[in-house]
Amino acid sequence: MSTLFSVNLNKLALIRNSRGTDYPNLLYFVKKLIDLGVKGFTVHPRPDERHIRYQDVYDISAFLKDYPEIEFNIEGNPNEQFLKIIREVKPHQCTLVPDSDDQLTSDHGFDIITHHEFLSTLSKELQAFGTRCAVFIDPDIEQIKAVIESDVQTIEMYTEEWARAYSNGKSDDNIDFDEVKQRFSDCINLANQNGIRVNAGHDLNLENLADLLALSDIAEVSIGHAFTIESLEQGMDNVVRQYLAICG
Ligand SMILES: CC(=O)[C@@H](O)[C@H](O)COP(=O)(O)O
Ligand SMILES: NCC(=O)COP(=O)(O)O
Repeated sequence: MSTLFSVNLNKLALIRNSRGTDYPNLLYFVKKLIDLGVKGFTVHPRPDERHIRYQDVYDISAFLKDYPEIEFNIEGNPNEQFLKIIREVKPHQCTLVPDSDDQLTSDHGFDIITHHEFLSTLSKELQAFGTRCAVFIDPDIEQIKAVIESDVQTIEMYTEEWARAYSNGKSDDNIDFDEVKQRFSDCINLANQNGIRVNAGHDLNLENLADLLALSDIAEVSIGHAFTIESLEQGMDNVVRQYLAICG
């Protein structure tokens, strides 16, 4: 199974916002990345608009109308402001992430057990107008079991623990990489066996991605932080080519 490589544009927007101009222009990079073969984009507008601004969401959505084959994935905490945009833009995919406004970055998934009704209802609403609804969750088998009992049909596996174990597990005695690997494999396989689409994201990079995809079927990965740094190091064309090859 091939995996959709979705480029998260947050960090390009962060660089843009640091000078108060429109350089780098996000749509320039969206077009450049499409020409390089990228088939998906992810943005995570946060209430403080530290990187992706709400206007960027509308601008990118309008630009991608000419590219119906390109997936647009909008991530965020499902507060009323966020949901207003989703209901207007109706992207291919919306990923619900339980971040508080002041979080440095995303650092936990939803507790499907506690928020079963809310997430099921919202998932059905979005799917009814054609937006695939993914829910950001931790690699916890009990959460997967709760997803199976809910109306949530797509999850995004939070992969920070994978990335940390992959980079430190071989040297850090406090991290049991084999346990992490088995848990991720069990979670992804149980979801797949029950018809749940599995996306993945957070801290994925050129080093740790292939072994994650080897565990089981992952439909989509969204990568932004490492992608931006790797592009500075190796050139964006070269990095995109490597990610597309890993994703198959
Ligand atoms: C949900 C997730 O893990 C990332 O998609 C998130 O978008 C990262 O946000 P920052 O780019 O603000 O760290
Ligand atoms: N959902 C993960 C994402 O979009 C990007 O996360 P990261 O690669 O910036 O850590």
